[in-house]
Amino acid sequence: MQDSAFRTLLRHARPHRRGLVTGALLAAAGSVAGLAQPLVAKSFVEALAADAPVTRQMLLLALLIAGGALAAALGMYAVERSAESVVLGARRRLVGRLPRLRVAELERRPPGDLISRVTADSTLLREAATSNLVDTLVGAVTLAGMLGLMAWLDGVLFLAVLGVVLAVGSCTAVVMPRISRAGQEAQAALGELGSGLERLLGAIRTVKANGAEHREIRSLEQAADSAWRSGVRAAGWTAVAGTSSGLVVQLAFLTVLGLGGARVASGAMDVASLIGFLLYLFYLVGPVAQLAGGVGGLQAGVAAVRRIHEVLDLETEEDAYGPGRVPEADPDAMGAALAFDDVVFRYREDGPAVLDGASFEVPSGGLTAVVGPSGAGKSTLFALLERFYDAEHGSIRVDGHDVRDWDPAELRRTIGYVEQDAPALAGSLRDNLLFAAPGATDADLERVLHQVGLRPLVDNLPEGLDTRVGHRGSALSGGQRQRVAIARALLRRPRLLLLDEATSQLDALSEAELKDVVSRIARSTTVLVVAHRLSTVVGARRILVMENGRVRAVGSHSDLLRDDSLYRRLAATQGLAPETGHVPALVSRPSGDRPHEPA
Ligand SMILES: Nc1ncnc2c1ncn2[C@@H]1O[C@H](COP(=O)(O)OP(=O)(O)OP(=O)(O)O)[C@@H](O)[C@H]1O
Repeated sequence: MQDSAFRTLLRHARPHRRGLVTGALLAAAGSVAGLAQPLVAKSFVEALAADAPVTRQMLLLALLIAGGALAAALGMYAVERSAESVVLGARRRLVGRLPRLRVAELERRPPGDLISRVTADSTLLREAATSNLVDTLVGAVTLAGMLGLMAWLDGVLFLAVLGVVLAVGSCTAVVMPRISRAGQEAQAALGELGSGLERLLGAIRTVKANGAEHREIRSLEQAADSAWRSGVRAAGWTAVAGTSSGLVVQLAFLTVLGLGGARVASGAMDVASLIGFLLYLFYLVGPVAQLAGGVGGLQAGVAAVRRIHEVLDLETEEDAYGPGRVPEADPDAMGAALAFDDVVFRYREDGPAVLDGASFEVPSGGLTAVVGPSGAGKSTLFALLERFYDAEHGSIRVDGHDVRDWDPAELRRTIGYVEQDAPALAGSLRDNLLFAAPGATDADLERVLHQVGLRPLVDNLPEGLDTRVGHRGSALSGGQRQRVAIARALLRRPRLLLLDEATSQLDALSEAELKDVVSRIARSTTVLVVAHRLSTVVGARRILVMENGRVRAVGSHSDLLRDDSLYRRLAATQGLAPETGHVPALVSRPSGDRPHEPA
């Protein structure tokens, strides 16, 4: 795992290797220019002393200072640019993948944690995939070179030094995974902090109304504390690893002094070789510290890369579903037909069957309503039609083709879907309407605004369609949000319109108006409405009664009042006077829409 995470980290750096190598070479050129300066300065002083011309030395010195500074600056810029590019690459891959993941995968993870992977974890790649990587490689190569030279100078002393390096190195190897683990825990705690914040800010009114601020603050503090604890643990292990680099050189010095002194005394080695060996040891400090720092930094990067790839490695809808087909629509049909055949579905493999043999057919065109007790599985029918999930058994057909054979994008283009909560997105009213159909014309916009009765609202807004609707549409009322959602769905000119509780937040007058709208739409499109209020659907051509994940009865309002006990109970609780079959005037059928026949 450690190994493959490291290889993955390298994969992030690979596309930017040119920038990294250029940066490293420029930095090296800057150092060489710095090293050459004392030599030129020496020659400058010598020339002055000899009363000789110094123009050449001055020019050379100026060139070395300016050129060295420029090379160092460019080198730093190239490495930093590559570092930013590594972060950009990871973020682009994450944001390019997240919206394409399957709904079930996304629902399994708190949004705050996903956000933290895109923002915080990707930042950790910055140093790891660039400077830490360069330090590790340069440190390792230099160390190997120096050890080689030492072996050439004196084999016995070399073996002693190698023993010390390996002993301390293996202790450090034990510490490194702990740094990585602590880093991963710190990042996970940050993810929890993000999720907590998202929960708090997403429901700030509920939190305040329930006086839960202090409890929420405590749980956020716990996540912050947990990140701190893991961070401190990582710092502790990093300090141990860092100290080991000093330790390796000190121990090696003592060993070489003792053993080398003895070898010189016995005549097995001359003093010059011992001095040379000690000098190499002195220079060993740099590469060993560089290697230890680089490897320590890489551990934090490995932890981040693991968290990033936990998301990147998830299956997208394209991976899972494949391209699919684009079935030919029947040009004469008034909308898409659909059929559920013995569909079984559960949200979790070990959970209850939410749909348990659901079967029904809806022919092209007209209004079909789905009613039933809460939790019967009504909204789940829509989720499966949109292919947010796949059924475990049975088939779901749209226009005669199994939804699993459809190209998912084409399937969703065919369907207009208004969710239960009808969320609006932050932005202007126009952005919200054009969200699903960016190419819609002003005339299209006008048409749907009139259709859903939003024109008067827009006329009263100071900035009209350019009015901002706030986070999740908080500047709109619940009913207005629903109308916006319906208008948005209609702009796509769907062949199948799914309205989930579409009128639950409307007042009686608006509800009656919208009922007219829906009836009109149902003349040219198949419309499926999930409704709690039977008053909104008594005029539907057919009503499906759902209970415990099955469709238990199908018929018109009057058929069902006569034949289905559950429907009768639902109707009775809503004052639809089943004994008399009386329907209140407010919910009378829109003119021209006859319940039993195609409109
Ligand atoms: N995303 C989900 N993950 C897990 N379980 C879910 C999910 N969505 C719904 N359920 C469960 O599936 C069952 C059916 O839910 P569904 O929303 O389809 O019912 P419904 O008939 O539309 O109810 P309501 O009328 O209250 O909206 C419920 O028990 C619900 O808890």
